[in-house]
Amino acid sequence: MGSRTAQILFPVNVPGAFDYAVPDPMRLSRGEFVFAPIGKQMKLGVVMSLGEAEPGRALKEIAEIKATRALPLAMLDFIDWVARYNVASPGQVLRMVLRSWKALDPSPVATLYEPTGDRPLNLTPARRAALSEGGPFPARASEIAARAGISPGVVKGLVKTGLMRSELRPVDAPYPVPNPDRAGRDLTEAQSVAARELVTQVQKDRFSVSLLDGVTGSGKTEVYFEAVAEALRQGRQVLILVPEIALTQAGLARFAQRFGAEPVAWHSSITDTERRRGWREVASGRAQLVVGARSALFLPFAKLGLIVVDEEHDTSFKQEEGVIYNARDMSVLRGRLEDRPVILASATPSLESLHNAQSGRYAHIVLPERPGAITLPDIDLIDMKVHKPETGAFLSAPMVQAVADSISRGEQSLLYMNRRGYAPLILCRACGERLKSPDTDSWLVEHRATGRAVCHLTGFSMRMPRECPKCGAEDGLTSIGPGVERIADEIQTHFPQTRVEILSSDTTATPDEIKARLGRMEQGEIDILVGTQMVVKGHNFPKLTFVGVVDGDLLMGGADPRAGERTYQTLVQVAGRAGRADKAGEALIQTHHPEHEALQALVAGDRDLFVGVEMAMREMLGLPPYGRIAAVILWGPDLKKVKDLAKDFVTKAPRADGVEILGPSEAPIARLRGLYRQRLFIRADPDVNLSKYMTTWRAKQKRIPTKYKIQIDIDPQSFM
Ligand SMILES: Nc1ncnc2c1ncn2[C@@H]1O[C@H](COP(=O)(O)OP(=O)(O)OP(=O)(O)O)[C@@H](O)[C@H]1O
Ligand SMILES: [Zn+2]
Repeated sequence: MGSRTAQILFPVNVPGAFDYAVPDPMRLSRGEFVFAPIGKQMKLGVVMSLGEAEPGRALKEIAEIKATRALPLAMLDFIDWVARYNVASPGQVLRMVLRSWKALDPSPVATLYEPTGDRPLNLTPARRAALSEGGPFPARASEIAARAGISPGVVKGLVKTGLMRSELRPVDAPYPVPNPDRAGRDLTEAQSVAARELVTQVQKDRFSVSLLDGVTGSGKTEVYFEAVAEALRQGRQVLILVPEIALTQAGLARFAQRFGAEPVAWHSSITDTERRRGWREVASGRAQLVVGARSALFLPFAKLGLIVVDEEHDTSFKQEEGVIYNARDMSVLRGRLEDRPVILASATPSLESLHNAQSGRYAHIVLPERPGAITLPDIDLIDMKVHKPETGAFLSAPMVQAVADSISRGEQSLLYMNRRGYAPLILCRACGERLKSPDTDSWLVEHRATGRAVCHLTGFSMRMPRECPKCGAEDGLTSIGPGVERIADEIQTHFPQTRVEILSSDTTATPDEIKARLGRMEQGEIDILVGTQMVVKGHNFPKLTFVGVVDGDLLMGGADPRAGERTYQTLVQVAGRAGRADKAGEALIQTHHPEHEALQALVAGDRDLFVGVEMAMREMLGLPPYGRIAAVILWGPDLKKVKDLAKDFVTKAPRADGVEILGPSEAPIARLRGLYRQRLFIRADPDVNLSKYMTTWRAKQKRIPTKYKIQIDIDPQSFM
């Protein structure tokens, strides 16, 4: 037998795994973590595969196996596939998997305290506080002390008197076990049918995709809970992906209520401690229920049973930096590799998913109405060419009247305006200068609440200047167009006595403030909520009956072939917040283009009409789902050199039938943080393996100057 080798992948951005010799008598398996020399360093990597050494080839040796749980084999395949599909390096994908090195080691231990249960009558106030307010137990003395407002010495004193005991224990506690057999809501007949179909898919114990296609407020969550329960009963783990914004306390509380246990919540802003705890518990198979944003898809589940992607149409499932991937599509891939079912849920499914459902690749499960007597809101258009607001105002008379009506009924209104801040443009009346972000093609946005001018692209901000930075004219700067703050001001002047609040993902609003605002809205303590995209997602406000869309045209146009689809989805979702409880809802949309097909379909409540027209257009143009698309973005500090690089890159495109290349051309954001940007658009017939094509193409561009970058985006969602 020849000597053995192992292919080790390190979590770094290099093209692939490296070969190492396996020293005798080391025994290795795929998925194990090992230390191996790379340059002068010893680095931790993963064994992707094993093989026989070619004679005469000198290889460095693996130094040591790390004593920890190996990555599951399906996870290794997943890393490979994600890298290949998205034309990324597998090392970069591995880095997304290994979000916490500490998770590879057992939980740290600490001396934890808990009451013994004895409770004598004559306690000092400090001791009583420690026992009654120091929990949840077991906890560190310092934690108990902080919660009870006492000194840690008191806790230790309680141990001496036998009222508390202490023990060396793991700090990262296991998660509570969800109970699938707690009763959910009583389902309607239509809901039960849908739930049974999903449960059957779970029982089949193999890969399938189901599209749960139900109108807003139809109870999709309640329905997929039944499938979740079934997978939990099988003793397997469940992953539920939701848009980051839906991971609020209220959103998570629904899972806790249904299954009697807090799920693992996984998103970008969890603490390092929660990250290592979550990762370790998921890897061990002990944590059964995970609710997370897109990155949760890269957790190393030991026995995955089901993946649910809620609001599957949502653009936040697409990651636009580092490894560019779409978590919805990668969920389907992961389901296939694990051979387990996937559920995609939405009131406004993407055309890709609808196409897959219509062609029979996905099971199509439809909920056509809301439960009980609750109806979908009526939707009407306001033609802004007819109902012109006064100069400097943005709300038409019918819109203001509808808000007035809702106030007089004691109900709530929501005004949707997808622009943060006060005004999207700051202009100098003296010289015409527009305030721009430094080194970036983006206007600064006035935020009146904080008195700052902010770049929404880079986060740059400065104090709102008094004089024009170009000509020096004083008080010449004027704000053009509306943002949420301005709309809130305008509606407040119409109704000075009402409680108006703004909900937007602002740099100034902390997650706690946002949660508090959502809570006030739910409790009916706000009369009019003015909000951005943030208000669209999955919220339930029982007293909300009127929804007004300030600018129904904002989402249309531009280079994005899905602009019509997005407009339609957003408007259906926004309108769908109205009338979800016992009162009927109404929505009004201000527009300059009432004849637009997306708006007409919306008013008619005829999704099939919209989908039919849109699908026919996509088919004619060979766009998804009738073709594949990709984008290339070339970045660099010198305009001419970026252009040259782009031209050179285009000449290297492999010849292939059914592939069209458009560009290069200047990107809509032509400069970002000092780097110039050029774009290419690639369209291919459905039978072309576009990932493979792009990989071959990219490999032909051997050399690119340092500080220059070629970024490949498979199935782009952003066209900026
Ligand atoms: N059978 C039922 N009986 C009573 N209430 C129900 C029933 N089904 C759903 N509901 C309630 O209706 C509301 C909407 O349900 P849910 O959030 O599951 O809908 P959804 O389809 O996910 O909505 P959306 O897509 O608009 O976010 C919730 O408050 C839910 O508790
Ligand atoms: Zn000026």
